[in-house]
Amino acid sequence: MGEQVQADSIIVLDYGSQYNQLITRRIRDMGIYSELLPHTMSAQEIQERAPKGIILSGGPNSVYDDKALTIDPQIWQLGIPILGICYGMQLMMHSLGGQVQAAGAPEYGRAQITIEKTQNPLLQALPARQFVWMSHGDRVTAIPDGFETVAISDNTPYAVVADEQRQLYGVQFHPEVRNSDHGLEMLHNFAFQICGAQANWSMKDFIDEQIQKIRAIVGDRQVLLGLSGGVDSSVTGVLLHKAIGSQLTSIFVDHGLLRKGEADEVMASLEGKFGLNIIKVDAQQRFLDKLKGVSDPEQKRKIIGNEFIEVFNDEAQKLDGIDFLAQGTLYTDVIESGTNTAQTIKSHHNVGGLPEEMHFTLIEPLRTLFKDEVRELGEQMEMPHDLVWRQPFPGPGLGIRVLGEVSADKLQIERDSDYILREEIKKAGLDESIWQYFTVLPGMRSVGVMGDGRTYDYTVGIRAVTSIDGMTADFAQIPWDVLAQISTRITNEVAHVNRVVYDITSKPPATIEWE
Ligand SMILES: Nc1ncnc2c1ncn2[C@@H]1O[C@H](COP(=O)(O)OP(=O)(O)OP(=O)(O)O)[C@@H](O)[C@H]1O
Ligand SMILES: O=c1[nH]c(=O)c2[nH+]cn([C@@H]3O[C@H](COP(=O)(O)O)[C@@H](O)[C@H]3O)c2[nH]1
Ligand SMILES: NC(=O)CC[C@H](N)C(=O)O
Ligand SMILES: [Mg+2]
Repeated sequence: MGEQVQADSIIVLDYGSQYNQLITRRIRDMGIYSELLPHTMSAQEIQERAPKGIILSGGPNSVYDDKALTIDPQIWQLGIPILGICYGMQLMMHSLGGQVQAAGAPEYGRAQITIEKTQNPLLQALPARQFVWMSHGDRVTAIPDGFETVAISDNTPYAVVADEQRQLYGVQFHPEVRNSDHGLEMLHNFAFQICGAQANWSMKDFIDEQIQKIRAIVGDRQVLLGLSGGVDSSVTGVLLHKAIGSQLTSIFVDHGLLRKGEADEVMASLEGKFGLNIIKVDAQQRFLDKLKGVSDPEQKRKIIGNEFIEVFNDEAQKLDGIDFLAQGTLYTDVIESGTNTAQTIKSHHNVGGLPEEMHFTLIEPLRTLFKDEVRELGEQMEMPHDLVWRQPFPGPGLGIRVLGEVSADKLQIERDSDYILREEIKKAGLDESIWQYFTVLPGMRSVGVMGDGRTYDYTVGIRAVTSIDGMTADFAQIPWDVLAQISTRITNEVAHVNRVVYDITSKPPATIEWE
């Protein structure tokens, strides 16, 4: 192989923030390689990687807790620029001789900062007063020798601190979230001005690195891929095919929880394409049997996750000698399923819903990425536009859109109403601007009047959101006339529905799916 030029990198040490991968992707978006690493990395291990800079993430701990996550103090001496964010800043202050205490009042949300040292490289050329996003209950009350205050806020005299000599910087707020007006520029200043990194990494490098990695792990063995027809598993499939060619077999499971027409459409769009060899498994009855009598969402998710693996096991046995299971798992699935430090919001079937014991070793090349990065990857690999921009559809499918216990009758109502919604959204030309749109069947009934007769029938909910990465979302502002048409068609064409409602909540506080 020819000489390899190593891309510049900035590493992020993980202290458990919900936003930690958001930091890495902001850096990657600037064309600098970034990855999240455990906070237990030693100074020596870091030095071996030779990053241009280090970012310490936020986290739920307080530095003075018994179990607070710490840092190898040698890291301060490496001479590599360091940016501490929230907990990361507090840790820097605490560890170098400053002081951190519980603040009188916690501060969550927007806050205004005032820059006192406008020449500081981190905040250079940024407005003297600006809004940032805070989320903390502790605050710095004294800074170590060598540090100075760069910006203040009403709540803290130490909103931004710096020791330019040692290249150590701390911010109490979260520059990585979009709600911090100039946060991205601060990260940009840190990466380019302070760390002197160069933008010499791209998604293309990600593809090449993953291909090398997959080859090294798999060798001449066989891989089974869970292929749903969605963006994530299709991109995973194309990547795997590039890496290991015919050692890959894809399994598409029809679990009876797919949308109207979906099984045929998926097979038509993928079979024989991109060199993929696909086996379609009809597993409708097994999933429905397992879900009988179960109404708790988490339990349903786990049953579905387990049953997927059972199906993969059965297929693997028929094929003989399969060691690996590949899935199109993304970072959203991982963080929402809960990690050592992050809470479980919902168990995604492919992560939190997996059985405790599995015969397979998992291969998940997209595990650190967000949906919009995966789409970029798909475009890089010249996959068809419609596939790359297909709206996400969760693995547990209609199983989590029929709320409570799932039955064949309810699935029929859900399927038919969802089909009408999809048709009308497409007809109105909104299918590319709305990130995800579907109906839900809450299982509640209400009174209606149809043809002068009383009805007591189901309500269908419409959920439609705009989003970039699925981590946060807004309800989509569908024009009234389109909503009216959808409502009329659903009540007229779907038996046992006499009411249609529109979900007008964002995420947070709601989530995109109802279960
Ligand atoms: N019906 C299915 N058959 C086989 N594997 C599936 C199925 N549904 C989901 N999976 C597996 O679970 C993973 C996670 O599902 P998820 O819905 O997040 O991704 P996707 O379907 O690939 O993409 P999208 O988010 O666009 O729907 C998939 O990438 C795939 O590996
Ligand atoms: O493959 C998946 N398995 C799951 O178990 C799962 N749960 C939610 N989703 C999808 O993830 C995104 C965020 O969803 P929520 O806001 O509902 O948590 C949305 O796009 C959801 O459709 C899932 N995808
Ligand atoms: N978001 C954070 O990093 C919070 C840090 C710390 N737990 C605090 O409450 O101040
Ligand atoms: Mg899917």
